[in-house]
Amino acid sequence: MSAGVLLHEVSKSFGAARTPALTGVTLAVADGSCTAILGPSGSGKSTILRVIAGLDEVSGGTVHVDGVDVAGVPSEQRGIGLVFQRPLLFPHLSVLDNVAFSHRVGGASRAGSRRHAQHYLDLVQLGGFGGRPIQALSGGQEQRVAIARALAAAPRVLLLDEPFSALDPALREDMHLLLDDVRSALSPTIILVTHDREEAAAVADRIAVIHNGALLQHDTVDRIYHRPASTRVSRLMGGLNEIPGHVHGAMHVSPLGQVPVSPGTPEGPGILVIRHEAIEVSRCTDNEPSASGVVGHVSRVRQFGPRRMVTVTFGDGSELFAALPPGDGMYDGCRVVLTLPTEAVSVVPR
Ligand SMILES: Nc1ncnc2c1ncn2[C@@H]1O[C@H](COP(=O)(O)OP(=O)(O)OP(=O)(O)O)[C@@H](O)[C@H]1O
Repeated sequence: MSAGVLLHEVSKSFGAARTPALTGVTLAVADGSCTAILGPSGSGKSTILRVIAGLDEVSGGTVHVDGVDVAGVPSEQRGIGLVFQRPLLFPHLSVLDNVAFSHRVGGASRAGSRRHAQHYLDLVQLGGFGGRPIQALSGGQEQRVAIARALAAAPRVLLLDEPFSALDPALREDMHLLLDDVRSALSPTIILVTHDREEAAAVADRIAVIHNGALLQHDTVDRIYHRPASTRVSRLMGGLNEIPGHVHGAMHVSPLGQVPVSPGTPEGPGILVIRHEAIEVSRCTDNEPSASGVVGHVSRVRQFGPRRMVTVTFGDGSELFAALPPGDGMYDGCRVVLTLPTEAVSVVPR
């Protein structure tokens, strides 16, 4: 049985530290959902997990699990499972007995707790590994065992603190699929700390962006990418395009021209942010201004992993970055028209 988690105005200061680790964090994670906490190093991500788990007490505010204020409730009675970057398995126990541990400590017989553990080992696709010593596992297998061990304790909330960051990219993808399987089978509430926005988008329903101990935005993956609340969120999500201007009548007006924005966008000064992946780039075949987009010159083409990115420069010197369609290599110096889909364009305060 899973449970929702609610942090209300949570702050946390450590000893004499000048700046608090958390300030006024209000975050609601619905029962059975998965939120990824994303932010730069030192922004307070792990501290959020630690106050939920009861490993650190809050300095102010409240934490509710399943509607109950958990102030003063010892960590082991909060119904929370924790998995860290390092699996921290018991080296003297077999794989099966690591997973059986919580049940055994809870009073189950050795045979009963091992039967129970086998179910979770099967779930993480290590059904045949129960008899192995921990030392005979790869890093990815150890992390699977750590997840099985946490799940075997039937937590209402599963907290994952950068659990996959030490794994190579292929193994990480396997672990993302595993989390999907775990969610389908058990529907636990999951809060995952990561500094990898692609991982956050791959596994979570919602992303909570944190910076300097403050929660900047908690929203669906799509909205965090396409409707960031500020330039800071946009940049943390890898956004590259920011054009200052002002909004008038559902149009953002800037040296780029008039760009349609969502109806209801507040009027006045605002910065247009546009996801570079969503911009359509096409060659401009005549010298006329385009009715459907903005026209500029490609000033740079760069390879960015599997895709190429162009820098497009406009008459006033402003620039936009856009991903090129695959295949066509002849863009250097070209005059191009950029189509900016309304779904990928938003305006944030200046
Ligand atoms: N036990 C502690 N004592 C003193 N300061 C602490 C303690 N734990 C965390 N901090 C401080 O609180 C701030 C937030 O730390 P936290 O570990 O939550 O950040 P993080 O976002 O998880 O970072 P990272 O991505 O590097 O793991 C940091 O400035 C850190 O130095």
